[in-house]
Amino acid sequence: MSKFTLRWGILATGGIAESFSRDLTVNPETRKVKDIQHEIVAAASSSSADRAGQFLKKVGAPSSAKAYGSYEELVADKNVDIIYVATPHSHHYQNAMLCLEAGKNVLCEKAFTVNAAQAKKLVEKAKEKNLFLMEAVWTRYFPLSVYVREVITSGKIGKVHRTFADLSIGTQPEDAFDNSHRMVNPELAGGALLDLGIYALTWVFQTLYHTQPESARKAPTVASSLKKYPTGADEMTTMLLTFPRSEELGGDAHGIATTAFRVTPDPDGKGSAGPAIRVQGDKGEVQVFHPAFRPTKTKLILNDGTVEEKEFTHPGPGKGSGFYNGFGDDKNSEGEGHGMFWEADECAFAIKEGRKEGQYEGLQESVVIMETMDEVRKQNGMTYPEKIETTKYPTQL
Ligand SMILES: NC(=O)C1=CN([C@@H]2O[C@H](COP(=O)(O)OP(=O)(O)OC[C@H]3O[C@@H](n4cnc5c(N)ncnc54)[C@H](OP(=O)(O)O)[C@@H]3O)[C@@H](O)[C@H]2O)C=CC1
Ligand SMILES: O=C1OC[C@@H](O)[C@H](O)[C@H]1O
Repeated sequence: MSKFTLRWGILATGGIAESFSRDLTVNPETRKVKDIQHEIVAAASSSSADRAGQFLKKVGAPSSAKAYGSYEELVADKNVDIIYVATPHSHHYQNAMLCLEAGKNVLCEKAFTVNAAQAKKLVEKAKEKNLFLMEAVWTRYFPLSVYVREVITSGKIGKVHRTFADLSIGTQPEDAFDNSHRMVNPELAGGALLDLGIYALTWVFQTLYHTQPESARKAPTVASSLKKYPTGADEMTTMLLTFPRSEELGGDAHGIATTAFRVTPDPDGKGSAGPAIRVQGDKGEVQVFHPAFRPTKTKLILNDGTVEEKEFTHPGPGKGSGFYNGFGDDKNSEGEGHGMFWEADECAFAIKEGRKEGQYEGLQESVVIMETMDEVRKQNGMTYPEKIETTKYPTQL
């Protein structure tokens, strides 16, 4: 049987573009995926075609892959089926719209956009053009996340009432980032909330919202506190979300999502401080260990005394770029991929089957999460420059 090949164009050549592209070169059979495969057919850099060419060599793309010196040239390439948008959050709206306008399917890095209004416009455009669009929340597609959601939907831990989720990175921002770095620079929609908090929210939403029957999913109310960094972006944010639910489904559920630069839920790097995520039901809880974006360990603890620990691997032949933490600390782990291939596989299966969104986080859920972050920013007076908040397309950034 011939395999379905999804032909990728990579938009931008930074850190995550490299990790993702390396994962595309990992044979899907190493993760027991047989019917689809990925091919990198082009990459574009806004700096130069030369940079795009070097990038393609570095990630092991086929020698036939085209190198472009502008994003406009990439979206015009007829051999490209889908574009992976890997620019800073500030640029996602403009770049994803460029792809959709040109008739390309899109996988767009998190945070999807700067605000919900931009996300809604992208969704409208994808619908109008009948294109696939997905926010690249890779964590949702991990076998570990599938397992945790199954623990919940199977009723193993009973009715779920509360989730705690933390993605904090235990780094001194003054040492790690200069003020122009995308992690702290408001011009690039920097700050802990959009970059890291989105993972804490991912765990709260995928356990308290996504696991509910679709008709019962209701947007949460939000209370929050945010601490600003001198650049005006946030360095620590905590959110208390209340998900309205019928009594039959257990009544209201609480999600506590938190993120910070300076502290970490894993100070010794060995998990001694306990889990970063706790999903609590009336028959027990399932725990997930740091880091929330790429966890590999879970622990199920039931009221009847059952304790089950599980380890998850990210299989690959040693080509993966390992633990990319978004600011240059790239520990290459032999025998492992990074784990971004599962979201890529989802894109291939969806396009093969004619689906227009991801199955583990649809566009409506991405929009609700953006609305949640909008509300947190509004409650705490955190705004970004108008040119990156606008829905006006095109806008020169
Ligand atoms: N899923 C995950 O695990 C991770 C996701 N991310 C997400 O990926 C996105 C990119 O992050 P990361 O790869 O770390 O960022 P980098 O700074 O390493 O790369 C961003 C790339 O975007 C392009 N770019 C275009 N305009 C600008 C601009 N004005 N300033 C900076 N870069 C620009 C550049 O590529 P070029 O010159 O080739 O055009 C640049 O190399 C973010 O949205 C982030 O949230 C980041 C880390 C991990
Ligand atoms: O998506 C991400 O995951 C890992 C983080 O350290 C990084 O900053 C972020 O962008």
